[in-house]
Amino acid sequence: MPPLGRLHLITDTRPGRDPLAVLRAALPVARAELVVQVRVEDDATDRQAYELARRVVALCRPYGATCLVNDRLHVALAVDAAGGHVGAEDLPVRAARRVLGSTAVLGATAREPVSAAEAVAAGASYLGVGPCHLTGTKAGLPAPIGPAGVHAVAEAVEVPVIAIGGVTAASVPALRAAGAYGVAVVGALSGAPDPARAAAELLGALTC
Ligand SMILES: Cc1ncc(COP(=O)(O)OP(=O)(O)O)c(N)n1
Ligand SMILES: Cc1ncsc1CCOP(=O)(O)O
Ligand SMILES: [Mg+2]
Repeated sequence: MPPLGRLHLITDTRPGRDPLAVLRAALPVARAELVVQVRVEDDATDRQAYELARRVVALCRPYGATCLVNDRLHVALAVDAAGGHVGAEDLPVRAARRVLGSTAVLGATAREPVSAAEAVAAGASYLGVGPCHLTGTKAGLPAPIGPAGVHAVAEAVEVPVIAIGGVTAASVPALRAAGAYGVAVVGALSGAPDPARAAAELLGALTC
């Protein structure tokens, strides 16, 4: 299996956003370093999630980019995505691994070392760790853990740690120094006036 990409773009399907336009801008810049996580609003139908994921898989393929599906693992299987991402309200990691199979990419959300190690023991191949910083993108999140929280998790596991929550190119150096392998973003790309340029800045900070 190729190494996990370092720049994770989570689709923004809020009203007025155009996740496929953002993806088309980021793909030629980040190529195989791009992991696209298809994440739809909770009230989206499975059919809507499937149609978006199907398009994302097709767009990613020529660039060697990776497509994952958030929460809805049956959609991941249906579109032949590389894997999925689960958190506390989704299938348990061990069950998700059974659904996706032994070779799939499987991400799990973690905030602290104990649950992080449990998720890895249960079959997670990477961890999404955060929220690192304040974000307006998702409501109801606990307090940010900052680079120190990322460091605590990164010390406890041997899988890639992907920092999430309020991440910008400016915050990447501190997160990398804390042990993050990569970052996952919504707003830093979806809300950027020039998503291609924003992708280049994030990638530059991740790979320098
Ligand atoms: C890379 C990454 N990390 C964390 C999350 C959050 O997942 P979860 O806690 O299940 O919350 P939702 O995204 O499902 O609302 C993520 N999606 N990706
Ligand atoms: C889905 C999710 N889980 C924790 S923070 C977050 C949203 C991250 O969005 P942004 O990069 O805009 O802060
Ligand atoms: Mg989830």
